[in-house]
Amino acid sequence: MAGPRPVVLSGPSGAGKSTLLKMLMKEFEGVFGFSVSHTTRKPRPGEENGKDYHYVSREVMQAGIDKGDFIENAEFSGNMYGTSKVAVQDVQARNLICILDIDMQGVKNIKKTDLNPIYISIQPPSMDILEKRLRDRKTESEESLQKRLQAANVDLQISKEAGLFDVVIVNNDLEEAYRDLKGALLEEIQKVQKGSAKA
Ligand SMILES: Nc1ncnc2c1ncn2[C@@H]1O[C@H](COP(=O)(O)OP(=O)(O)OP(=O)(O)O)[C@@H](O)[C@H]1O
Ligand SMILES: Nc1nc2c(ncn2[C@@H]2O[C@H](COP(=O)(O)O)[C@@H](O)[C@H]2O)c(=O)[nH]1
Repeated sequence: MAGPRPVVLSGPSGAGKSTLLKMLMKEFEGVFGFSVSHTTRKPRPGEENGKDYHYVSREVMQAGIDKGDFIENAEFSGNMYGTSKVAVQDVQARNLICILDIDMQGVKNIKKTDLNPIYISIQPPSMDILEKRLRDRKTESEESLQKRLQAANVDLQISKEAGLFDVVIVNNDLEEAYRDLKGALLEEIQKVQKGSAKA
């Protein structure tokens, strides 16, 4: 029997993807599993290697890409990011809903695969609010912030393409956005919960 459908969460940097997915993983322990990406960016304070990302050098990442280890990869804001086949397989082997937090290039590339996820776009209420949230997060240099805002503009334009996303959630009020996200995933969540009740 096929396992639960994976979920792609995409949207501009700072839109609230990690915040929302952490809320999901906390409320639904044993239902979701995070696809741990590889990146060449440096860890932020509090981030853990192997949990938030696999932090690697450009050389190691490129070698993995050349070997065919990645389902998709992209260059974003001066760093490389990618989803390895193993990251997804690890979650699917446990019969969990695999969540991928990826940028727009990743969405386009996943569309060419047979992964068949639910595509969800998390969007900020406005560019001004996005900038404020990114600045308040205090994780980016001015250069990185500007690159991310530029990418956000492009991202928000592309995300209007008909059929690209199954669900679009505007993250204004966090609790409301979380309710919408849970609503969109209810059917898959119930499938996993019923499956584990039988086991
Ligand atoms: N609804 C909200 N209202 C106010 N602040 C929010 C809201 N949602 C998220 N934030 C805050 O905005 C900042 C950006 O959120 P988060 O890090 O989850 O974004 P992200 O989409 O995962 O970004 P990135 O793609 O860069 O990882 C965080 O500091 C978070 O606490
Ligand atoms: N295409 C991919 N994009 C990814 C992947 N992992 C994360 N991301 C996206 O990168 C930006 C920046 O992330 P940050 O942690 O440096 O703020 C964000 O939009 C993520 O969604 C990946 O494996 N592939």
